[in-house]
Amino acid sequence: AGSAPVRRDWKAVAEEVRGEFLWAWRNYVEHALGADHIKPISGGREDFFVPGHSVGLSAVEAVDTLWLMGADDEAGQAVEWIKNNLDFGIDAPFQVFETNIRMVGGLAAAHHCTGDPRLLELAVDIADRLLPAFTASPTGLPYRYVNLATGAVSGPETNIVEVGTYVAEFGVLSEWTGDRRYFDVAKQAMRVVFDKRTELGLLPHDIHAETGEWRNRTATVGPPGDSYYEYLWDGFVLFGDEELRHWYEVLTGAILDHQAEVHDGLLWFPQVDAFTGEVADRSQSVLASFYAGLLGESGRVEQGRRYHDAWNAAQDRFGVLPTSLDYTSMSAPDPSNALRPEFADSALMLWLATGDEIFRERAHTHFRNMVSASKADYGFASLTDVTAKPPVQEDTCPGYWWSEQMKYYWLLFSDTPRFDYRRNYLSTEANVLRGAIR
Ligand SMILES: O=C1NC[C@H](CO)[C@@H](O)[C@@H]1O
Ligand SMILES: [Ca+2]
Repeated sequence: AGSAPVRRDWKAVAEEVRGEFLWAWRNYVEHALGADHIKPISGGREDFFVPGHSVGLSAVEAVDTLWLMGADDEAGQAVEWIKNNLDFGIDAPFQVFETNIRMVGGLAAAHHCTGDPRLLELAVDIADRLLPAFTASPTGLPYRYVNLATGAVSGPETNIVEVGTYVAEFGVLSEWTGDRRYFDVAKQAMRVVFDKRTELGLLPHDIHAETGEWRNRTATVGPPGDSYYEYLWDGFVLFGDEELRHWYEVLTGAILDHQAEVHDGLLWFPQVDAFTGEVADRSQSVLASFYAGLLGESGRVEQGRRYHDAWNAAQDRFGVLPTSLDYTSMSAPDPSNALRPEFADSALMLWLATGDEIFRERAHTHFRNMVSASKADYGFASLTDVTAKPPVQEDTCPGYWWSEQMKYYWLLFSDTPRFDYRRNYLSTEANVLRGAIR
């Protein structure tokens, strides 16, 4: 008989995840509190949005993760810093998409978990400063940048991710405040994109906010296409919006008809020409691996499982997934990895959808390999070359590390009583906007 499946002590693994996270948090507090990023090799500080204007990004991203881990003192430290220091009256252009998923989402999740009303006020404050990007646009497609102090907008050359990834964060603000403006501008931008789909039902990814014209021909489930599709489904899950679900079903049907390809028995999603369906290129961004989870949670479990199987073959090959993969040769055109969380994201989504232990095992490997490759003196480091022995570290830790993979591992392994495993919602930045149990 084959060997019995490993009955792993998941709670012990969860405690390791928590231990690593709190170790990293204590280093951030000691060396870089208030900085957007800690520099994990040197212990230095780094700005993310605008040089010279850190807004405490890593602290904002960490609050809900700390809270879900039951680390109430540490969550209190983060909230204390935010309430005493965070001020968005900054005379500089901020990227609307990144500010939304990280700051609006992070503050909204912190409010959802802790109940602190000041955190909701701050989420509304920053969302109000982003609104001019939508209202100043002749098409309703938001500009890429807005000056948080003056409301001046810039950057009409945009893409479907940066015009279409707002409805989750903006929608809960509308739900929690009663002000429909946020949901309405977020959904309207998604409608404009959907109405421009090609005859094949596919979407190119680059678009002009002032003319509404497509600026490229290829369609992708990776960046900058990915979270547009994700948020169509999410708008249905969160708010029961049947129109968003219809748009999701139409586009997903076209993607599965035209963008799916089996190579060496593995399912991949190459970039294709949105007007002809012709395969344009077979590289896969590691960010596209989130799509396995989206397929799984939206009723396409078989395809989701098969796409995760493909990425798991790549994880078996590389240990830590490279930023981009050429699946025809299983080579890494870009061997870096900026601590990308998507493989763990889809492992959690597929585990929630199927209960299949294989997804916990895969996320466990992802965690182990991240610790062995990225742990540095003061935190966890991005990598410039996952194929080197040992991998080459870079002196930076992205804000999403504090919100994403460590939370995915914790939720997968801990069975925490602070999370409703049946009715919940995590944003594309893993911000918990539904399902916190206080
Ligand atoms: O949606 C996103 N895209 C890029 C980051 C993670 O790779 C993160 O900000 C988020 O998950
Ligand atoms: Ca994401």
